Amino acid sequence: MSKFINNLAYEASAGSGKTFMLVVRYLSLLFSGASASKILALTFTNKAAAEMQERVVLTLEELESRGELDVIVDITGYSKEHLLSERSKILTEFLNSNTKIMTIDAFFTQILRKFSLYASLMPDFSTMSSQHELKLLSRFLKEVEVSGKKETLITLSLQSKKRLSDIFLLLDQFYTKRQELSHISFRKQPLDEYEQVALEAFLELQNIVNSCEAASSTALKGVAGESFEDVASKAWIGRETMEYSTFKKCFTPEMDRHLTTIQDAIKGYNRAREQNFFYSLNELVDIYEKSKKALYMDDSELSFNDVTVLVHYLLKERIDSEFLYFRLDSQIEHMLLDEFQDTSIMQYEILKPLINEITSGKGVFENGSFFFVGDVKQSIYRFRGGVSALFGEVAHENGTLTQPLLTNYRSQKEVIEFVNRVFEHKIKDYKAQLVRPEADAGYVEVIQSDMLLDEVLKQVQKLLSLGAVADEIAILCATNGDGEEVKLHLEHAGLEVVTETTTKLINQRSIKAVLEYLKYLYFNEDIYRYNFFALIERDVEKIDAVDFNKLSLLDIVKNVIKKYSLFDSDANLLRFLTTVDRCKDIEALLFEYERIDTSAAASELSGVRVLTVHKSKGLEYEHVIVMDRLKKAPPNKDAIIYEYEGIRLQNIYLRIKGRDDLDANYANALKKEKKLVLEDSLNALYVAFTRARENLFVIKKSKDSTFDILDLSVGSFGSLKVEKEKEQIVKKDLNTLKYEEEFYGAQSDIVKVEEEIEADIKAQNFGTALHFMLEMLSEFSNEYVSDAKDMMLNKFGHILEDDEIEDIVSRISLLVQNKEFLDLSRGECFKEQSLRHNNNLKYIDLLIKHEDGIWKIIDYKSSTKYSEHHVEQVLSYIDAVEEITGETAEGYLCYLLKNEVKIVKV
Ligand SMILES: Nc1ncnc2c1ncn2[C@@H]1O[C@H](COP(=O)(O)OP(=O)(O)OP(=O)(O)O)[C@@H](O)[C@H]1O
Repeated sequence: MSKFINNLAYEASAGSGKTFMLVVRYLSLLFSGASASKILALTFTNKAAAEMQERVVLTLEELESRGELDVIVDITGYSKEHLLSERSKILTEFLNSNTKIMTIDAFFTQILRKFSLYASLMPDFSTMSSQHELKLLSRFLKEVEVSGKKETLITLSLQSKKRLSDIFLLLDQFYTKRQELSHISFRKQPLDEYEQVALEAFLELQNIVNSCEAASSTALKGVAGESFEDVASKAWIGRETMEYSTFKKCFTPEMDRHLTTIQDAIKGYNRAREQNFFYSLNELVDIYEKSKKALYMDDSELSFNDVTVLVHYLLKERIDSEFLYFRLDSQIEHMLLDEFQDTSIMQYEILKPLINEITSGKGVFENGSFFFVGDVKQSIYRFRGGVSALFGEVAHENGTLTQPLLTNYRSQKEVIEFVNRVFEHKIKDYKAQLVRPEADAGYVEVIQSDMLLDEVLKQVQKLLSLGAVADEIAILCATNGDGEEVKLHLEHAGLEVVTETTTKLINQRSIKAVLEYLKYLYFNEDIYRYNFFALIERDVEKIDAVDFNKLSLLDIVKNVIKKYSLFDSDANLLRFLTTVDRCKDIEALLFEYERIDTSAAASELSGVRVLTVHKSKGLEYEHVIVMDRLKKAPPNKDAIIYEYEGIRLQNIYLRIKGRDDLDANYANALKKEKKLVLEDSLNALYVAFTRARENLFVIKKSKDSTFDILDLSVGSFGSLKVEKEKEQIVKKDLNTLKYEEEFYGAQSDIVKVEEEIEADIKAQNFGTALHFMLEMLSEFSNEYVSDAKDMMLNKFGHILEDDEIEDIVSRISLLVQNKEFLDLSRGECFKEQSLRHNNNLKYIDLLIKHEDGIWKIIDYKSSTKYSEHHVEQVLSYIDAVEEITGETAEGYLCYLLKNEVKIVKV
């Protein structure tokens, strides 16, 4: 019987299986007959969207051995056998359908495209994570000048003691929150009245003290001064009474009356100043918005923030939501939301009508479903407009059943218990997580050191020496800057490091190949065609022209992947497809691809991971080192304090030093904000600590430590062990292959690069033809050489020079006479044998089941140029063959050189 709950949320701690359940939910829907194109699954980052897509595929591929299977059985009520028999059909359908697993930003972009004309935009606009900042700045400054608001800008900058770039941030915040602020209005107010009142009362006070004979010098100094600024800076301003030590001897009740007058005047003055500030800011936001619009009309390029603001505006002002969802709803019946705690109010308001429709269960939504997961403890995007209170509100509003997930499936006992102990009394309503019985190990160590970088290196080296795999060690730091320093430090010690930049999608080989292919289609320059085939390691062929007006960019890319069988479980290509989908046309892709910030699939990279805590959300690693800040944290200097009541923006305040002494409302807002800032820091540390599966190291400084709020004491729990990894995944070492990528340099660079590539292409063709002829050789004997030569000429004759042909034939003739080789090949021979191993497809030039019972693997090479790489390659073949056959295998590199055959045992 099906246990599927239509309207369900999981509010659960880190590692308790929220993402797991999201995938289970998605698959349960597919198995229950929902079409993938009607399931909208929204995540926050491209990475998360890509990973979810990959997890769906991987789970289906390996369903019989996956933990998800039992849960799907439980939820759908289908038997295991049924699910397994359906799985390949479901997988095929999934891969061929227009799936809607995407970021919330991508979803809003789709909406905006449909209604772009309502926003006076062309539907083919493109999106980037941020607009061209410099362009925007210069446009804005021009507009400010034209509209005569330069003074306003300068005053604003002076008043808030902010630089232009900071004012720009404020403008952007205000622009984003405009709708939320619409119930608050600002009035311009004169300040001098308040100044005068305060000054008069101050002078009275001064008189009293000055004429008091018993006044001490401190008392006299305490009332010295003649300007409003002097008054406002007095230390006693915030006191309840003047009757305290300094003025005690002169005190009269009249003094307190003056004090109250001064306090009220300064409070009024601050409020007036605040009003003026917001009034000016508002005026500038109009100009900011105008410049933004002008710019995105010109460039047809919007930031994600612009998209959200526009869609929100359209829904509020221009189109009713029924019409909007009428145009979308035929395609969406099920909604799944990940990391819900980070949804902003504006994002939720856009989704709300659709969620309401789905949960009401009417019309097309009769079979619809709604599902979201999140963890309020992991809400760390308050600064971006995420309000954690939203989680409860939404569940309440939509009558969603909210369930916890109590067991931690990620970490070992010591890690879970450490996290429980540390956060139990720090995070409100913290519920200790349960440990699953088999997770009875783990290690946690809190280390104090003021040589943070050295300590990190030491721990990494210790883990590596115990046999840890570098890819499974993550160093989490506070800022990108700290990350860069860690990277340099580790690299200096000879370690391989993966950071955000190395993980850029466009730096991956398969993506480079597709880009070269597209460049060829676009520029029609042969060099790109040669590059493409070199990168995919195939012989050069003709590429048919494509009509860009008839085929979408996405289809062109899909076609090339299919035609040349590039997919081969390459998670990067899946990611690339999502990225391509966001580009409006080929120009947008080819000329702007350097700005694409999608990251590559982690599984395709190798090295110690260094990343910020914020970037680590949702990820997990065997070993985690959480490092203190290298520098002292800067104090919070946000000029504006936003005060929320639940999910409603109640009020905003201008931060003014000392204002909390005089203004209770402001003091209250400040207190609330401080609490939120503290919560943010706690949450960030919670995220960091919960990334570890086995071993967790916390490295703290002796002073000004980020970890001070946790009251950690130095010590260790459990015993440090490194589980021997079953086997390292052998990767095609894509990054070590030399490849020139810079085609947009100076003219002379281009010529140089072309020459180099030409040489490489020649070598490549030569090698391919040689391999082909070897493959065509029916037996390793002289009499078959001539037939094989003919076949090779049919295929490669047109691209080879005569001397190259002669060279190939002569090398092969030498081989078939080589005694060592002939001895090795005695047995059953399999040529160009393909093996699928650890999700990698491998081609073995020659695999022999030798007469002596041992598998011999032979890899032909025409030069010794990349020999280190060759050895690695053959080692990975040996592993694969041994694992698959369960028998012993040996590997050989067979160099077919110009005048000799050299055989090297690996
Ligand atoms: N029911 C389950 N059975 C087996 N393994 C599970 C189960 N639930 C989760 N896992 C595994 O536990 C780990 C943590 O799960 P997952 O990433 O889904 O947690 P999460 O709640 O999303 O965590 P976070 O909030 O930190 O992102 C994953 O490796 C996942 O495969």
